Amino acid sequence: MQIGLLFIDALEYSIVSEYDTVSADVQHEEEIPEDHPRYQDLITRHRIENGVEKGITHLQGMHAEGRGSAFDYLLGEETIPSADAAERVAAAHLLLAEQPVLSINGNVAALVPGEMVALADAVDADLEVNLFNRTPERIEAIAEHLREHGAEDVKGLTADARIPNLDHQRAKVDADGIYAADVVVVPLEDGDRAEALQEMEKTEIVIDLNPLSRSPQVAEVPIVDNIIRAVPNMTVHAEELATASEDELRAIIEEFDRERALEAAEERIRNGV
Ligand SMILES: Nc1ncnc2c1ncn2[C@@H]1O[C@H](COP(=O)(O)OP(=O)(O)OP(=O)(O)O)[C@@H](O)[C@H]1O
Ligand SMILES: CC(C)(COP(=O)(O)O)[C@@H](O)C(=O)O
Ligand code: BAL
Repeated sequence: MQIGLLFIDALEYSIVSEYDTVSADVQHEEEIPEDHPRYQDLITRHRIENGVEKGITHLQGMHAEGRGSAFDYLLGEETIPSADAAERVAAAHLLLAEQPVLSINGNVAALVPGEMVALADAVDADLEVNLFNRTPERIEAIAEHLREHGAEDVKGLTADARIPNLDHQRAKVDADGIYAADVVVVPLEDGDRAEALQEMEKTEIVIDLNPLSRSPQVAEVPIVDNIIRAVPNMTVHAEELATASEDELRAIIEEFDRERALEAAEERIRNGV
């Protein structure tokens, strides 16, 4: 009996110690040497791990991150020219929009909270938390995390409207947010909501490293790039285009060929060119 208890104590101690070690690692992202060849990928993994620890990111977010990371490796871990062009087109859409909304899930909140706030400021968009694995605790934790990064108003907590033809938690949206939006940025998620939003005739900007995923396949503007690079670059483009006329913005949108952008990303991944 005594030995059994000692064993349990030891086991508990080892679990706690291991957890502490993990926490210590996660809290010291700056300890990763900047000249490490996989620096950005290591930082990204740490942010997701940290997000899980804080109750912001779902554990399944790690799987999504792993998938993204594999595609990014094949893309050369850089913003390819077609993605840069798509990010400029996305900025033009957001500047022309009457009611643009940036959708935030647990991975997005962990990876680019301040960058999403900066993009929202640059194009006068709302931020809305929208989750596949929706719980009140995660919604609130993500909203608070965004507020800590400078967001004044975070939507998604009211959830008083539903996206038609979508049979899961991501259908829950705010009536004055995603439901009413004309342009929605949809990063890192499965294609079913992208399809449902398209049926609502919204302009969709999807950020996803896998050009074969359903969401970029249905998006008006598919951005095949790591969100860590894509969002700050969209903000740079938005700031550069802030004084452009409506005609100039429309011309940028008109020139964009979504099929070619998807093909260019696939070509880079398959053949490295
Ligand atoms: N940092 C990142 N930046 C951009 N995209 C990412 C990042 N991390 C993960 N992703 C992408 O996010 C997506 C995660 O969503 P999920 O796994 O649900 O998509 P999926 O099953 O491929 O969806 P579907 O094919 O239905 O669109 C993956 O396509 C993955 O490549
Ligand atoms: C894990 C996630 C990428 C996001 O999940 P959440 O933060 O709950 O919207 C999900 O869409 C998935 O692919 O499984
Ligand atoms: N990939 C399954 C969760 C989602 O719809 O995003």
